[in-house]
Amino acid sequence: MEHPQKIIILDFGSQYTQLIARRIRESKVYSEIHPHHYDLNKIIEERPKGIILSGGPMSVYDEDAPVVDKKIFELGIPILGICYGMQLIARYNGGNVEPASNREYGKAEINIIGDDNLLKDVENNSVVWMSHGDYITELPNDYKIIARTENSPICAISNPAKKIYGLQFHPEVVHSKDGKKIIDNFLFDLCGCKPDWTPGNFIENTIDEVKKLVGDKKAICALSGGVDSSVAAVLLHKALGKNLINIHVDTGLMRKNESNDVVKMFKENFDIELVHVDASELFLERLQGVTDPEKKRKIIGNTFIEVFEKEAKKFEDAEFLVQGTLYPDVIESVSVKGKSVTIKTHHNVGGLPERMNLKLIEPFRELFKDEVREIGLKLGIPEIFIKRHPFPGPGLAVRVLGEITKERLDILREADDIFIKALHEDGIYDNIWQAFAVLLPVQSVGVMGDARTYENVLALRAVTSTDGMTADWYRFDHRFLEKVSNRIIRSVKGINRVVYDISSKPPSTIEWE
Ligand SMILES: Nc1ncnc2c1ncn2[C@@H]1O[C@H](COP(=O)(O)OP(=O)(O)OP(=O)(O)O)[C@@H](O)[C@H]1O
Ligand SMILES: O=c1[nH]c(=O)c2[nH+]cn([C@@H]3O[C@H](COP(=O)(O)O)[C@@H](O)[C@H]3O)c2[nH]1
Ligand SMILES: NC(=O)CC[C@H](N)C(=O)O
Ligand SMILES: [Mg+2]
Repeated sequence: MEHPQKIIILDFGSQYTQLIARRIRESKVYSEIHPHHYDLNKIIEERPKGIILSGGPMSVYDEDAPVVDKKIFELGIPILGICYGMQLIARYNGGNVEPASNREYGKAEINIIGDDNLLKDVENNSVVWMSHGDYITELPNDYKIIARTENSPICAISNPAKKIYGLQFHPEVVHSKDGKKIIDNFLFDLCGCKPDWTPGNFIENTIDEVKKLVGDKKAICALSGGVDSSVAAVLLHKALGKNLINIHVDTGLMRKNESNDVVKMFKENFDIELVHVDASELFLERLQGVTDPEKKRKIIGNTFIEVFEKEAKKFEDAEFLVQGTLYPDVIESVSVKGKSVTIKTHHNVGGLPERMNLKLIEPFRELFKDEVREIGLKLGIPEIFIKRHPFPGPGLAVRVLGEITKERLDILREADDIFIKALHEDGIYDNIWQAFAVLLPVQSVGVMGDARTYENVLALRAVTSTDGMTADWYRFDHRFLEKVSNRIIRSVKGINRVVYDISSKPPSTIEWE
């Protein structure tokens, strides 16, 4: 694509590559992601204002590690290497990278050494987000250290003459407090970009494109009642009117009363066609005896499509399927441009069958949740839809760890309902990005009314996040945890112990499976 001013991001398979693009988009600068082996001649032709080398799961000293043409360092174009990208800069320019004895995940504080444009206005001891197991043991010639952390003596490097920079941490994730500032310093001070790119009107463009694509055929919209599909349904309704048929599937894996509430909420708020399909028996039958998380997701993805295809046959000319798939669903499920590893198969992406009769429309495939929320608000969708916590398509199937039975689902539904109601009661629901309960395949001994019990353990999870890519556990008041724990153990038969999950993402994920 022709563009006078752009940043090229070379992808080495990081989970965060699209986040880098997004941060740049927020600063109104145009950027493109390309695989790490993108032709050097094309880069020379396209004359980007700067190049970013992303992170990646491999180690630069691995035999089949993804590489970049070494001449890239001689083009005179400013370069920023992030994590794996910085380690590549070191290795290619005469430095050394080795496995660290202490892997570093999550928060660290940076100590800035000396002046440098890249870290201009960054507070000393500012929190940065780490995710690495290797570190630079020897600095290349002509490079200097511009920041260190307790575990990473070489945490940020620069070669000011060549305008080549490296960061061991991830400035693109929101948990790096001054990350945006660092990216802006790179864009504006070091690359000389101007903030003049606006992404156009997403809503209008999408309406036009969808009208052209669908013509006078019909589209089925998979409507969970969650944020993404609700916004997709309202947006596509503007394009297709009565030719959009929304289908909500009760998978039997929904939360307490969820399907009925969603259908009611939709009918009350929008003049939109909505079909409610109860497929709970089919889903539970298919999942019987399955314990492997990836198998569960694939079965659910396939069963969803089977249900949609069957419903679509009832409507003449229904040729398209609309889903509220977001970028994190895509990046965590499939390898997009570089070599990223599959973390989990999101039911609506990697979980889809290979042969599908319906053609997919996924308007938010490149966006993040908060961007979709903004579009939803612009479309005038009420806040009760927009502010809902995300709920994954596979639903409680990935929260009943191990085998799924109706009985275990019911235990979890009751406990989850108590937890979520308490969040509303205390007015803290909106401070949390996502909260839920998980039923563990573990039993523990308890004592109730002088008798021994041997029952299930339930874990509570609540996280803060803006995009689901990184997350931190929510700090509850102890009295709140006490209240919820007491209520659950007292009133939900089958649970005699409640624990609270205090893991961040990374290294954990938000869901347990
Ligand atoms: N019960 C369901 N009925 C119909 N479609 C569903 C159902 N569950 C999930 N889907 C489809 O799968 C997509 C992905 O699910 P996901 O949970 O990521 O998004 P969402 O439910 O729309 O929003 P949120 O993330 O806020 O829950 C949905 O956008 C929707 O198209
Ligand atoms: O629609 C979905 N289908 C899935 O298969 C799926 N798996 C995880 N999630 C949701 O994605 C966000 C990130 O979750 P993880 O940190 O567990 O990967 C969290 O919000 C999860 O709830 C899913 N959503
Ligand atoms: N996030 C990354 O880029 C990690 C780079 C490399 N795999 C390491 O562990 O250090
Ligand atoms: Mg959902």
